[in-house]
Amino acid sequence: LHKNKNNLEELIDDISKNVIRDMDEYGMCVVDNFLGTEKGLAVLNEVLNMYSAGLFKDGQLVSNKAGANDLKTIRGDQITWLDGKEKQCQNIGMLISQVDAVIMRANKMCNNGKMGNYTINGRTKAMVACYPGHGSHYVKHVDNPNRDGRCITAIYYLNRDWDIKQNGGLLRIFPEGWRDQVADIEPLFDRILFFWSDRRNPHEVQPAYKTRYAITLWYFD
Ligand SMILES: O=C(O)CNC(=O)c1n[nH]c2ccccc2c1=O
Ligand SMILES: [Fe+2]
Repeated sequence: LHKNKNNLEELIDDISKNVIRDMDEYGMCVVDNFLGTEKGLAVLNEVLNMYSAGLFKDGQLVSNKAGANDLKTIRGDQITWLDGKEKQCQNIGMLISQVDAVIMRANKMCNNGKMGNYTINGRTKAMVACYPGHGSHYVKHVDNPNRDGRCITAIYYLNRDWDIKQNGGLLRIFPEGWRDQVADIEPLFDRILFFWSDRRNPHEVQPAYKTRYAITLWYFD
């Protein structure tokens, strides 16, 4: 019996189908216009308010070889962790529940009830990250190199009018087995990216020259 799903369920089903297909085929999946402009802006405003309230921890210091000897240290990413139930964060909370809905639906939809042979059963809190520009970047790394349980990385981007040539901040993924092919993902507003968190997807954030915001969730199996 095909109950008439409402259009949100329809949308979640549609996105989940794409996620399953692309994760199986490429180990990653990009979805644009994830929340729609209005809700996306509501999430962005909450993040901007938190940032101006100074809630972000000082970014880790990374050395930046300005020259051979003079090591210039620059601020890397600045982060804060949220569970989305905090007051002033109800839109971030809504984003989190939408991502949960897609992941849980995808989990149910794929044939043996497992996406990539994982049975997702939890996730981290949301990590809100800001790259403050001036060349802040993140060196090539694997999110989960040593089986800490995280299997899917979900990154929601908040950057309006982002011009990759001027502003940098490209996410470059070096998928295992793609030889010298890379996946270049621009951190565009209302875009969400999913990828396997393990050694299949080494990636880097290239130097950003404008303040760059993203919200990351890691799903456990
Ligand atoms: O923003 C992006 O496009 C990708 N971002 C990352 O890969 C990334 N990965 N791992 C982290 C751990 C701690 C703090 C920030 C990060 C971080 O931005
Ligand atoms: Fe990462």
